[in-house]
Formats: sequence, C-alpha cells, structure tokens
Amino acid sequence: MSDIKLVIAGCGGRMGRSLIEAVLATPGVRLHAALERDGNPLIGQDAGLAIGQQTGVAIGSDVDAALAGADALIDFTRPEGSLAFLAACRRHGVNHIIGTTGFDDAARAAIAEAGTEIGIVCAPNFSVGVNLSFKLLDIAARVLNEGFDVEILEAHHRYKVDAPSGTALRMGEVVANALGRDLKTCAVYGREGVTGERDPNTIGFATVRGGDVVGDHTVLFAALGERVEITHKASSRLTFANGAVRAARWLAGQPRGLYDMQDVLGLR
Ligand SMILES: NC(=O)C1=CN([C@@H]2O[C@H](COP(=O)(O)OP(=O)(O)OC[C@H]3O[C@@H](n4cnc5c(N)ncnc54)[C@H](OP(=O)(O)O)[C@@H]3O)[C@@H](O)[C@H]2O)C=CC1
Ligand SMILES: O=C(O)C1=N[C@H](C(=O)O)C[C@H](O)C1
Repeated sequence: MSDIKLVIAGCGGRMGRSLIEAVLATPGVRLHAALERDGNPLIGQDAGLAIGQQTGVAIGSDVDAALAGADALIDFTRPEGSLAFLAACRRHGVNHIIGTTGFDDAARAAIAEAGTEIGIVCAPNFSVGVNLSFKLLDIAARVLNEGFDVEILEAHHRYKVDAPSGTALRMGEVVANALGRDLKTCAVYGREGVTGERDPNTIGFATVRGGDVVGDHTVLFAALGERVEITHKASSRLTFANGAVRAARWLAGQPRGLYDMQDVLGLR
C-alpha cells in the first residue's frame, strides 16, 4: 500500500510543529504539504526547520494547491480556520482530522453535515489516555450517581485562548449523559462572591492558565466521607500529534462519516 499523503494546517503553531515531527517519524504516512496563513514569515521555509529537520516540503498558503492529490488534512488551528479547511476538504474530497477546540453549536452542525460527504475525525483530545478516561468517567458517574458532587478542573499553558478546554467540556458531557442530565443547563463555569450552597445537580468547572502546562484534567466526584478523582496529565504535545496521525491512517480505511477518537481506538 502506498503512503498516506498528509497536509498539516497551522504547521508553525505549537501543535503544527509536533504534527510535522509525528508525520516524519511514522511509517506509512508522508508529508504532502504544510500550510500557514498568507503573510506568515514561515511561508517558503522548509516545514521541518522549526524542529531541526529537513522535509523537502516548503510551507505554503494555497489551500487548494496543498489539497490536490492529498489523502487527509490535519488541522489544529482555530474554529474559523477549521471551518474554511472543512469547506476546502469537501471541494477536494479529502479526509479531515480536526483537533481544534472552541467550536460553537453552528460549527459542530457544519462538521456533522460535512461528514455526509467526506471522512472526518473530530476530537477535543487525541491522546489515548484521555479517551480511556472518557470511558472510566462514564463508569464512575453511573456508579457514583447519588450523593457525589462532580467538579471538573483543568490547567493549560498561558497561550491557550479557549476555556474551559474542549476536553473538560467533553468530560462534562460524558458525566452529564451518564447521570441523565443536560450539560447545557447543569454546568457552572466558575464561582465568585456569595454563591450560596452548592446545588447537587450542577457540574462545576474550574480553569487554570499558566506557564507551559501541556494539559491537565481532573474530574472530582466528592461525597460526604469519600472522594474519587480521575486525572490525566499530558507532558508532551507529541501525544496528541501521534494520536492525530493514527486517526488519519485509520480513517483511510473507513467509509465517509463523522468519527471521533473513541471510534479510532475501538472504545465506542
Ligand atoms: N484535540 C487535541 O488533542 C488538541 C487540541 N488542541 C487545540 O488545537 C488548537 C491549536 O492549538 P495550538 O497549536 O496550541 O495553537 P497555536 O496558536 O500555537 O497554533 C495555531 C496555528 O493555527 C494557525 N491559525 C490560526 N488561525 C487560523 C485561521 N483562521 N486559519 C488558518 N490557520 C490559522 C496559526 O497561525 P498564525 O500564527 O498565523 O496565527 C498557528 O499556526 C487549539 O484549538 C487547541 O485547543 C491542542 C492540543 C491538543
Ligand atoms: O490548547 C491546548 O493546548 C489543548 N487543548 C485541548 C483542549 O482544549 O482540550 C487538548 C489539550 O488539553 C491541549
């Protein structure tokens, strides 16, 4: 079988650089093109420069040229960028791996609709450990379904622009579904002042931003007399990047449709 040809969007970003590294280190895949936005000083440079490697692929800004002949685009950028890449992937019939977080409901609907035409893996977290944690959380919430308060804590680096993290929100959805609640109505995003006693039906979120934290998540189930904590800590972005490349390889053998990392890992 020939190598899967991958395009990396936002290749100069934190995740973009890790994705280039992951692609170069993974057998069975090949860097087809690397994208940055028009005017970015990286345009024209070798895509491996930032990680001290030579790829032979110059960074470009022409999305249509990059997607011609490609098998999949891997995109960890921003919601508006991902929606534009989604439209381009549809035009070219190219699979789309989406790691971007911070989508609103309309964007999610657009991604789901595009899944009728192309293959998409969209996940707020591509690490194996976090995806296992989603399963563990479902079990924990079903068992700890009485007398336990649920609080979700996340910490990330100072540059992160969305809060709570996409992973924390997905953790909230998993727990809410298991408890028969709707996260839209039971979530509490931070507290301040005289808040009154805690409403037992809520799911609380706490966000920390600082330094170079790659990504920490804890879900706390707290009762009177005991606590259960499920924690995941990422220490390298290569964890996410390797997961995204794995998803691109998996998607190449699937019918078109919208999938997430649970499907890739057989955890559905
Ligand atoms: N699903 C997962 O496992 C993970 C998801 N993420 C998510 O990935 C995203 C990126 O994170 P990170 O790498 O830290 O961010 P960075 O800011 O380091 O990188 C973002 C990249 O995307 C580019 N970009 C920004 N806006 C657009 C746009 N509108 N069109 C095209 N390109 C654009 C940036 O270019 P420029 O420099 O020109 O702005 C930059 O190259 C975030 O949403 C984050 O939450 C992160 C880690 C893991
Ligand atoms: O922005 C990041 O860095 C990360 N974002 C993702 C999220 O919002 O959940 C995943 C990971 O924790 C790193």
